[in-house]
Amino acid sequence: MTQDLERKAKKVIRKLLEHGYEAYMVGGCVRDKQLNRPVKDYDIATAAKPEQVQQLFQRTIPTGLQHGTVSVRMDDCLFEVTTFRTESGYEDFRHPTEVQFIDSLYEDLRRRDFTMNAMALDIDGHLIDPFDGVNDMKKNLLRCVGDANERFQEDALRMLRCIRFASQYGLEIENQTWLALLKQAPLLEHIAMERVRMELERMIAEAAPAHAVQLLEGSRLLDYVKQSLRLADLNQEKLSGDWSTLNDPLLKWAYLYLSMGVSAAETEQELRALTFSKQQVEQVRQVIAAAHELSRQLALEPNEDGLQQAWKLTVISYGQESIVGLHQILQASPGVLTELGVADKWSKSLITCGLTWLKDMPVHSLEELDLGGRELLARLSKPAGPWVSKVLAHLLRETALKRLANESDLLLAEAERFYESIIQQESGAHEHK
Ligand SMILES: Nc1ccn([C@@H]2O[C@H](COP(=O)(O)OP(=O)(O)OP(=O)(O)O)[C@@H](O)[C@H]2O)c(=O)n1
Repeated sequence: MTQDLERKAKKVIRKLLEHGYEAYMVGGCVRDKQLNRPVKDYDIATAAKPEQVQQLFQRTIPTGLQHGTVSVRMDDCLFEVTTFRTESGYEDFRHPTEVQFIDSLYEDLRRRDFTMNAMALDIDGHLIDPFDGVNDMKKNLLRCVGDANERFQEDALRMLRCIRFASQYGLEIENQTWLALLKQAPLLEHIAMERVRMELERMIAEAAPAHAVQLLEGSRLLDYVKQSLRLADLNQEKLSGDWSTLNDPLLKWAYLYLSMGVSAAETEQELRALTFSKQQVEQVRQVIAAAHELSRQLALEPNEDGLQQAWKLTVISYGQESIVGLHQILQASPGVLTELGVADKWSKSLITCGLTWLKDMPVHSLEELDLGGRELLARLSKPAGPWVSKVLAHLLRETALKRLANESDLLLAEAERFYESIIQQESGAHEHK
């Protein structure tokens, strides 16, 4: 797949060369090839101006003409072809505020972020590495090209990229680069939260998120982003267990907020500020709300039976997906609920028995009840009202806890009894008034 992609990228380069324009593979693809890592996409830098690229290729998309980028479709693949450029002032590396096209590959590479990202490959596979990127990679060093202060001033997001690359590739940040990062950190306030989120998402999703957290904590970068974040308080020492093994990245996010004891509502607010999608926010929020519910229920009856009951009640309130997620988090980090007041011995029992208890439940949600709302209304022949959902919630609870069999006739009898008690309670409350 990668080879095929590379072959097509070379076709693009060859065509540019045939028409007299210098062209190279640049950026992440060169770095990843040197490291024998899979290459996701091949970016091409060329001396051809955007309109010349457009003339040369049949199928192009003007991705960012003013910044010199044209996407070229070669066979079934898209390649970003960018004219050599220098820039002053960046909103984004891809969207610098002022662009000056130039003739030299060297000048183009000179303005890139890190030495390992400032290399190029020509069509014959010769490496152009003017800033010693390969050497730095051999030494496991992440270093800015030239003056690190200038590189971070050009685009403050590069500071988060620095942490992301260091954790993703297991690199040490070179001293001058680190000092510049500490100095320029306040510039992060100019960066859109969406871009911040994209970097954080990648840091957390990667295999070594603990390293990223350690660097975030050490640099205090998150103190400076546009909106204040609880995430800035992440404390490495509190993150116990091997949470990097959680396979769903969103569970890693839930884990982080749980470990800080942040409420579901506050987490929701923060993830929204970070521009996560509604669906992502909801998935994380549910897991956190489930954990809080579990701890609240357990506090009412803090013994083995109470634990099992609390677990099952949490299932019916927050669904199986959330509880399975919570179970995975517990497995990865058994101490994660300490901030919520759940003692370690209960967490251990949940890790051992949680999934068995889940399987053991005859019903997990209203859909599994042998009596639906419509049937309940028809068979009780009472006028519809808020009592319907109260009765159904009661039936679900009783069947989930195995105090009632999931059979429609039995459910109906219990529904009738419970309905009467609601009515009595309501009329009692009425008389009281
Ligand atoms: N703020 C930025 C962003 C990007 N780049 C340059 O643009 C290249 C491509 O950027 P991007 O596609 O964002 O990242 P990759 O380096 O390809 O790595 P990854 O895909 O893993 O993010 C980088 O290698 C780097 O040379 C930069 O100098 N400064």
